[in-house]
Amino acid sequence: MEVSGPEDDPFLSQLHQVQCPRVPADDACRAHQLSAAGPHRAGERAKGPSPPGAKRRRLSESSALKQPATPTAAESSEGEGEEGDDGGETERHCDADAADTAFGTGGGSRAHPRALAAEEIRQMLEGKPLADKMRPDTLQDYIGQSRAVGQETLLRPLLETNEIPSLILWGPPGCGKTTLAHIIANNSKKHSIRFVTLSATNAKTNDVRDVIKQAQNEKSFFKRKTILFIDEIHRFNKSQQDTFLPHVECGTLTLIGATTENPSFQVNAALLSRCRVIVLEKLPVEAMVTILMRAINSLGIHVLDSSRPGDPLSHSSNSSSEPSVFIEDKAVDTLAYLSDGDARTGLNGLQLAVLARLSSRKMFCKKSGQTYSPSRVLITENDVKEGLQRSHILYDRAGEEHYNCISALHKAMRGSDQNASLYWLARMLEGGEDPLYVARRLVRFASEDIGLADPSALTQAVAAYQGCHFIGMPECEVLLAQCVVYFARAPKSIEVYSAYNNVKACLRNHQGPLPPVPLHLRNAPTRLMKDLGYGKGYKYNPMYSEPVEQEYLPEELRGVDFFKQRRC
Ligand SMILES: Nc1ncnc2c1ncn2[C@@H]1O[C@H](COP(=O)(O)OP(=O)(O)OP(=O)(O)O)[C@@H](O)[C@H]1O
Repeated sequence: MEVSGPEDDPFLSQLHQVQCPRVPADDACRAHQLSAAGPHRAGERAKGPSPPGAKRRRLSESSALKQPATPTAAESSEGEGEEGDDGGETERHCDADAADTAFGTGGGSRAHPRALAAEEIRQMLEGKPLADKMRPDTLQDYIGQSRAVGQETLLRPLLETNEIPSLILWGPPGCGKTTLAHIIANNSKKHSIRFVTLSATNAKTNDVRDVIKQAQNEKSFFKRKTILFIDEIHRFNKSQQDTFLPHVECGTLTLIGATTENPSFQVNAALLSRCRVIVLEKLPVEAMVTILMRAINSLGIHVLDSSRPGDPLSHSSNSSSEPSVFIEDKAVDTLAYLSDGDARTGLNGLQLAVLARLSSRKMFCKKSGQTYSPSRVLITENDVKEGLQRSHILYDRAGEEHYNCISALHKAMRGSDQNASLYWLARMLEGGEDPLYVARRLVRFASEDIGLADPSALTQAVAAYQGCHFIGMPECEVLLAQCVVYFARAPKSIEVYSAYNNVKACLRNHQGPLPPVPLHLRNAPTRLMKDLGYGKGYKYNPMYSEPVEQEYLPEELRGVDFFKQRRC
């Protein structure tokens, strides 16, 4: 669903009206590659040491699941970041790479895949997180999000023809923002468009400038477009966002920003007006099941139908002498449900559950002195719950835990318990909570609970908020810790907060029309108003050396003290 975007336009009409900022043509710059110290590339892979040949051979035997990556020569030589950018190298295999090739196939159905041996599955799960390995390369494998990129949307044909406008992808964690950018990167490769990735958590302004310079050179010398993907764009400050604004405007760059934060507050208005905002939603349970099943099928794990009686492990025959792995169907459903629309959480929870179960099988064999393994392994609902807990630190950023923990933090500070305050803060931050969410609550706390007992608390809280905005996690955690301890130790007063609530209650409970503003308190900028008695009898306080007797409330509220009473 698109919630905003340039009127009528499609995106490119403004480009003709804007004079591009100039950067001297510089061949060295063109040759400049985004180095290790600089921006990351989309789909960059960790290169590990080559594994023993035997291991490689075992993995390559699962050829039915293989999907080789074949980048073009130009892409390989430039090294511009897409999946498979190192595909031309012959001796590059490592566990993760070899295992990668086994992923990406297999639909989301619960049909039984070819059974793989437990050891094979364990090897496939080692290395990169399962969520990364399962990242789809094509829109066909991109599940859910039909309101944003479905067949009926305006964006879909643009994505399919690679006419990509500047976009802000806004949605909760793990819903597919980076994945959509990755799919666009994949398509761009086919259309000779450069795709460069920066993460706002660690990119510096100079990195942005480098990307811009290179984009300008590519455009002027090779007529080649550049798409710049900025993950967590909300973490860029205003001046960083300003750096690329004119280049987006003149078409040197197509910007794709991803954010979990409301872009109306976190992205410069000028930049926002040049981008389409695509709202991605939490993945529904059915979509989660499809995504999990795609992984389960790719791993060659069997799903057991719990409605069928008998010993589930004796149902399936396995031609291999190696054991094979099964998962209860209700475990899949539970995982889909508990992941709360976050596919990364679901996939990584699945990975931990399978790995934990496979390792405990080995331990069992060692302890019992058996020289053989139990022939079958079953992943149960409890296993996935444990897997989820470990990968998610029992913290659900979007659900109840989010509100429970912030409430506990608020109450601990109110109760002046500095230890508990720090504990709840760390629980949230370690669980992946947005530091700005916590900082906003601290701003509120400063006035609600400390108030005029220490007015500088509000300054502290606003400073902590801004500091978090500037530097982001993990550096900003100590700012929040400092502020939380300051608040736990501070004197408390709810005087202003209660008085203001009394005023609100007074307004809400008022029967009939609200009393008029007394004439003497009204301003009288025109003769007519003066003639009507506006401002008449008003005593201008600075003119008096003694306290002035004057009423400031409406007549009917005379004598009310909101600081003493609960209701008027
Ligand atoms: N719509 C989807 N279809 C298929 N797989 C998905 C989808 N969304 C997410 N995934 C899976 O979940 C993983 C994490 O998703 P992704 O990195 O795109 O999330 P994100 O929205 O960018 O999250 P964050 O804000 O935390 O970076 C992907 O690697 C992919 O395996």
